[in-house]
Amino acid sequence: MREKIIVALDVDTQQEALALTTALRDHVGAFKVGLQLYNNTGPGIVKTIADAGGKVFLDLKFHDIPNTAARAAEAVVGLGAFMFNVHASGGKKMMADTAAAAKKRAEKLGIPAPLLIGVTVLTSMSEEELQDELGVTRSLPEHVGALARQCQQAGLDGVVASAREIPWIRKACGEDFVIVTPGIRPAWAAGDDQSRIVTPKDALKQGADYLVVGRPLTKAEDPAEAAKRLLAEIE
Ligand SMILES: O=C(O)c1cc(=O)[nH]c(=O)n1[C@@H]1O[C@H](COP(=O)(O)O)[C@@H](O)[C@H]1O
Repeated sequence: MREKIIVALDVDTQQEALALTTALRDHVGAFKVGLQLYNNTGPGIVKTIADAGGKVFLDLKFHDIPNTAARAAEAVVGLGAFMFNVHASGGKKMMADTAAAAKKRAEKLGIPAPLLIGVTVLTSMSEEELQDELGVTRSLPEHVGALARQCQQAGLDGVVASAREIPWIRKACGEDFVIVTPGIRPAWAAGDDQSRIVTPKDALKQGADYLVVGRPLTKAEDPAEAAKRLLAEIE
């Protein structure tokens, strides 16, 4: 089970990130480098975490015109992450061009291509916000299912969504499609700015492939103890 846990290293410095990697690497499967850590420390942080014994999901959520996203993806491939992501709302062409560029660059480098995952609807967003602010008229789970289908048609390996939407994603994309679920909150943790939260146990019951967990572990007084507590709930 622990292989399915990805810890979000949302901290400012390499020192803090390495301290968390060292404390948690025996309890979890991978670490997520996102916009906060990446922009504070630079691309070298991926190798630094990998050298410290952590597989890296590079979460930069590309959302741009197809050419820009594809060229950025080429640069990511050599960094050594096992997974990276784009926003599904960037459109099918952006996703397809990005996937193709990443695969081509990986072939050229003679390394396996990282998994490419599409962010559907951020887990911080409610159905009300999606409909009132973004003008989406279908229900949130239907929207996630439709975006997931587009990700699959564009050649992506999976999606990021709340575990609440897994049945819609499985219906649209089948079993052989990676589902990464942030917004994970054990009953004992605060919800923070997340909206569509799910407990680790329920996310796994729904069939999530990966659980992204940040603050419930990284802000805990003893992150390793918090990880053990979370694992005890799911193993
Ligand atoms: O792509 C992501 O990883 C992501 C997508 C999403 O819809 N929601 C979401 O929370 N995330 C990321 O998952 C992590 C969740 O962190 P916590 O809320 O602290 O557990 C953060 O690093 C977010 O950037």
